[in-house]
Amino acid sequence: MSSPLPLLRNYVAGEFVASEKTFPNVSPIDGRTLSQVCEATAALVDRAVAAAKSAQEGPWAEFSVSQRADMLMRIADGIERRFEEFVAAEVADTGRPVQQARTLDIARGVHNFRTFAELVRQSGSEFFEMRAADGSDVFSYTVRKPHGVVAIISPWNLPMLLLTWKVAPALACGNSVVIKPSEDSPSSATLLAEVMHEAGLPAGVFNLVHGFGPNSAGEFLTRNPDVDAITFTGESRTGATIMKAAAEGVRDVSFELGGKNAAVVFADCDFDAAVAGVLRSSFTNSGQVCLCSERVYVERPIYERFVAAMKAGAEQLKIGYPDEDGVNMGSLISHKHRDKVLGYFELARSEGANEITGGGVPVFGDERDNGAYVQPTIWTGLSDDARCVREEVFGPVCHIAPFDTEDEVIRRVNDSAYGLATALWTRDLKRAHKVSRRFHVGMVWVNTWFLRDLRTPFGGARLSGLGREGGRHSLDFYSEISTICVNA
Ligand SMILES: NC(=O)c1ccc[n+]([C@@H]2O[C@H](COP(=O)([O-])OP(=O)(O)OC[C@H]3O[C@@H](n4cnc5c(N)ncnc54)[C@H](O)[C@@H]3O)[C@@H](O)[C@H]2O)c1
Ligand SMILES: N/C(=C\C=C\C=O)C(=O)O
Repeated sequence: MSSPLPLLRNYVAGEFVASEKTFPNVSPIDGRTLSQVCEATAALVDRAVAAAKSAQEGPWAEFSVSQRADMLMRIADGIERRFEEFVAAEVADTGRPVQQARTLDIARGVHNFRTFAELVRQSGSEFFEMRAADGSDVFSYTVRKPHGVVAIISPWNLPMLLLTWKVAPALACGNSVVIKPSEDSPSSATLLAEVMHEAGLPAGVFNLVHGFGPNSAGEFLTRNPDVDAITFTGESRTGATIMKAAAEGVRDVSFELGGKNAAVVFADCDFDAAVAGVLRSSFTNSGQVCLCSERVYVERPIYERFVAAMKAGAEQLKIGYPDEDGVNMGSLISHKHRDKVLGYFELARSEGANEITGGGVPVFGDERDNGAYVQPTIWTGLSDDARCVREEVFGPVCHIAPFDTEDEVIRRVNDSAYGLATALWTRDLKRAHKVSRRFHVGMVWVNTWFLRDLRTPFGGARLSGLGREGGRHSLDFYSEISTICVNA
């Protein structure tokens, strides 16, 4: 008799709450059911929002900025104490290499809380002096207050990193939160609720509801009129849907959405560094990072050499179990997502792509053949109008095209409905500064990729997002700022 599967519960008003209706959490490594997840009903979502709202009138409202910062440090310590449990949870849900979960996902979870603890502790406010017409002195200053209840809806690609990237500043600014993690990655969010409970966060300040989007916990949450602000990370079309829901009641929104990012490689680059960098930016997390490069433009003199080096690099990637020595690529998140990515592999062939490497599914000859693995794939030869060069695949794939001039490559990079990130490889830093500011994107990395200073604004242009988070931009989004003017 097999032991019952773990049950991942909701967390509402300081208690773990099961639901009658559950859904399976399926391993993308081998297709096994890992746990059953409690799907929150509309009534339970309403209870979570009500608990968050009343927590605004409770002990949490008495916390000073420094006490809130101390609480965030306790939460960071709590995650660190259970670090390996978080790693195991993230790896089980997503199939990613253990090493990545350790050094990126969970490490950033701890770092996010510590960063916003210090940012809020050091954050001052603004003060202005002026003289009125009657000669009296006028002092104006600002105060930051919480919005109240913040809904946080997060995706499955970097579950812990992206959830804590929002929870930390929201709590730092004194809000209560109701989080709705992706149905495809429920485990680390559930562990985070346990850490919040252990840290002694007052009941109702942090709430977790599991479920899906439309006609499930996600939609119930965004339509609840007592939600004061919504921060969402996910697909652009989902963002548009949520924006409509947020518009009823005119709530603040912050969106981190899709991308079709470019890497631009000039002939004067450090060639080996550029190859290693573009392999990282194309295949990290099996290409399931919103910042990944799915479009690569290479200056013509080094184009053939670069394609050959990328092919060799992609074919050296070790795809396998998360804990295998030297593994650098795991599965995709789900069979459903793998079918989407394989659909683009098929579409590329019909659009006339040269398939330099990959384009299919690795055969392991074991239980992993029941998982959601695909081969790292490189295309060339497609036109800029091809769907595979314009639409986000969100898998381990890139298209490499040659270019001849700066103006040409800038025009082609900007010819996109998205505007999230660009990675630029050149030794000529004068050119780097000049070219970087001409890309219509939220972020440009020069001779690196996904290197993050959390004090900087993060976000996208066009379909890639709305607003900026990071550093004081997060404190601004998660606060209601009042100006107080005193006629002395
Ligand atoms: N810009 C960024 O920083 C960033 C970061 C990570 C992922 N992304 C994007 O996210 C996408 C992949 O993530 P995904 O597949 O989880 O995205 P998704 O939009 O399908 O889902 C994201 C979250 O929204 C919820 N949701 C879906 N429909 C909803 C609705 N109508 N109302 C309320 N909630 C709803 C889902 O349950 C999930 O929790 C990619 O497009 C990627 O580019 C962007
Ligand atoms: N928001 C961040 C990363 C987003 C990654 C997208 O998949 C971050 O590094 O803070």
